Amino acid sequence: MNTHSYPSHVHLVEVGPRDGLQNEAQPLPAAVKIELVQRLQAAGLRHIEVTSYVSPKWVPQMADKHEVMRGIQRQPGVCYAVLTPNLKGFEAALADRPDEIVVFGSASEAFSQKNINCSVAESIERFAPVVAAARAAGIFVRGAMSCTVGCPYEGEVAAQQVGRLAALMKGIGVQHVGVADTLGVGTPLKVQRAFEAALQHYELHQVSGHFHDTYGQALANTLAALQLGVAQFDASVAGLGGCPYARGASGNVATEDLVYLLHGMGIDTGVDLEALIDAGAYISAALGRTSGSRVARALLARRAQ
Ligand SMILES: CC(C)(COP(=O)([O-])OP(=O)([O-])OC[C@H]1O[C@@H](n2cnc3c(N)ncnc32)[C@H](O)[C@@H]1OP(=O)([O-])[O-])[C@@H](O)C(=O)NCCC(=O)NCCSC(=O)C[C@@](C)(O)CC(=O)[O-]
Repeated sequence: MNTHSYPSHVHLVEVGPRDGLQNEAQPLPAAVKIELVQRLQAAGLRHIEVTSYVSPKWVPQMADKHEVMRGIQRQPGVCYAVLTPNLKGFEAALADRPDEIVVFGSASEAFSQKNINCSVAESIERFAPVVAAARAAGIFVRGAMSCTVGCPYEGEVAAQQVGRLAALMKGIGVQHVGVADTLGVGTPLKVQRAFEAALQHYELHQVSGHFHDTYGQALANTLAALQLGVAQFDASVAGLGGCPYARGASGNVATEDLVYLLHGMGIDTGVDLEALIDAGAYISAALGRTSGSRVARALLARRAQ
């Protein structure tokens, strides 16, 4: 007997062009990134994290941010999101007219230091003027909360640390928070506890999940979040991704795998799975590797028969 009532629609945030490509050793031309975004939006994705306005010394893979943002043929109804860690990043992003900016903090102190070179409290001080400026400009502000179940430097992360960060984000006007399992070490009940901590400060429609699949738990963790009523998730086409400051973590849950799960449960996403598989095949070929999506591999093998 099914005792859970699942949402009828899930909103997907495609993070492949940003999270997916920020960790690639081999530089990809901006034209390939632009083509990827075009293919993702053609597949029905309505929310795409395109790039980051971070220091090119820290993340050289995102140095072509202006070229990529300016090269996309925008479709009405698609939200183009970008990461902005500080005012310098936000001001640089403004010229490229993002629909949403993402400030990114960490539930663990050590990861905050490694990733953005400041403590959690200092990060909030940096984000506050960014949030105020974005909201004044009518740009939606999402907050990514890294390391909500585990940290590469500190190990297990307590739910209270997630609650603390969510409260700080709420306090400066962040409108939505993403509960991220940066390392991909989480399991369903731990993930639910992290969400419950975030939900003490945000409403259900203001939280989303971001799961890396290092230990193969991302779909199970998605199901656990769905059972709490969470209806927005990040995913990365072909399972690309990883954070340069979370060594050993694999890519995000593959968008193809997530769409297959959701459609199989009767949950609408608005995404055309076949077109998404083609977008995944395109970027996998550009990177010279097999897709990290099991669903894509299975469906491509079936097509080839
Ligand atoms: C945050 C900073 C910039 C602080 O870096 P910092 O070195 O502490 O910054 P600073 O203010 O001392 O400035 C130092 C230099 O950086 C420049 N600078 C300063 N800010 C910017 C900027 N915005 N854009 C471009 N340049 C910038 C600044 O102008 C200066 O240049 P210099 O005078 O030496 O030539 C740095 O640590 C950084 O860029 N970190 C990148 C972190 C990152 O992109 N991580 C990956 C994304 S987060 C993620 O993947 C996790 C997520 C979201 O997916 C969820 C999850 O899974 O957990």
